[in-house]
Amino acid sequence: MAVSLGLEDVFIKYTGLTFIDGNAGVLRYRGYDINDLVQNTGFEEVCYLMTNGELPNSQQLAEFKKSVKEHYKLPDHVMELISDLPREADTLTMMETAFASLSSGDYQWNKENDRKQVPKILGENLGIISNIYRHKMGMGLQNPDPKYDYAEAFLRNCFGNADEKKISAMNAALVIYVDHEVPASTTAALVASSTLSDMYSCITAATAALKGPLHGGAAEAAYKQLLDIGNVDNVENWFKTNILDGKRRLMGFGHRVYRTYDPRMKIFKKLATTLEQTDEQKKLFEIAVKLEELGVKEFGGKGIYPNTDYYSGIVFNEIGFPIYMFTTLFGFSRVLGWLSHITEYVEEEERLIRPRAVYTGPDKRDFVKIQDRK
Ligand SMILES: CC(=O)SCCNC(=O)CCNC(=O)[C@H](O)C(C)(C)COP(=O)(O)OP(=O)(O)OC[C@H]1O[C@@H](n2cnc3c(N)ncnc32)[C@H](O)[C@@H]1OP(=O)(O)O
Ligand SMILES: O=C([O-])CC(=O)C(=O)O
Repeated sequence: MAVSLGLEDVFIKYTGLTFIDGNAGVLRYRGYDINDLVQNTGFEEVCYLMTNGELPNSQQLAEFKKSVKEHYKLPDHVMELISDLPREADTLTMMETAFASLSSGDYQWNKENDRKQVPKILGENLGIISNIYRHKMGMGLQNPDPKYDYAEAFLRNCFGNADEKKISAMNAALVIYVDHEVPASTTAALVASSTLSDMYSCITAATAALKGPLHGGAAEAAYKQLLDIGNVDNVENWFKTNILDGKRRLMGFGHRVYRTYDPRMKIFKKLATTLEQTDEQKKLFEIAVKLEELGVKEFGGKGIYPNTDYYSGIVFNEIGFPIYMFTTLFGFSRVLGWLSHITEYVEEEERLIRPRAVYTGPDKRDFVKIQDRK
């Protein structure tokens, strides 16, 4: 019996959401190329596209934004819960806890209602992630201001202000991370949804799977590599000692689907240079470029190239976020992708996800009572 370890090349659903050509480095949401979407749309527009199948006209977009803004205010119990969490807890654990606390446990899947939950959950998501940041920074918690659209309201709730370049970069990052077919986190959400669990619990399951360094956690790990290298003159020596001789994985490199450059990585790399860089950020960017060169030279032949998480940390840091927020910012956007996939799955092809395992343990054995065991 053949086992597909890591479910490699196993197709678990049909989808009209996201198309990836891993050999050509192409990514499309509902048929639209990621580059076109990043250049021409904002996060809410892409959320509408994913949720409803078509790009909105101006009136539809205004109504969608309004329905998200109505939910910027978090329920009091979630605010209290976030402020009671230990500040040293990691931000993804905080995200899991906050989403789990919103689950009433009695939600019934329903084709009509499911789509209506999306603006509500997006609004709550903004309150949750910005307040996780505020809590980590020791600031009092506060609800985002519904005067502003998503990316701007988020930055303002975190930093108290937001300039055009940063709002635009935040929007781009949100669009880039919206969806990626069925990675580990989305699969975790799908497994939970296939039991007819509720949407909030599915997000909690997905967030747990996003956390690890082989998936969303790579953004933090990739950035820490740059800090560890410290100077562009150390790149070659660090690469030889740690990656070639030390047999460590180059973080932010490699992907289950892409065998070439991840198209999102190219956008993040460009974004990193459009934002203002401090001397330290300039230095880290230079290190990243040199390391990318060595990594592609060494691993490109095996189809291992930089992925979306390679430069995203640099961009998030230039926007103003510390390392501990990077993966949570990925999740902040991906909540929409998780919701899109679970509603598509439950509404169109719901079937319990329950794979099998090939048993390799001992044959039947006689039971030995505890007093007779050696
Ligand atoms: C947003 C995202 O989630 S993108 C992914 C983010 N994760 C990372 O950046 C972490 C680093 N990358 C990795 O660990 C891997 O590339 C993964 C987990 C992303 C995908 O890996 P898989 O498809 O499971 O491939 P697998 O782990 O089997 O690796 C295949 C081969 O490539 C090598 N390889 C894969 N990634 C890397 C890497 N980053 N550095 C060095 N070698 C690598 C493996 O050592 C293995 O080599 P071998 O065949 O000689 O043993
Ligand atoms: O597709 C994957 O396995 C991981 C990834 O790039 C993502 O989730 O954005």
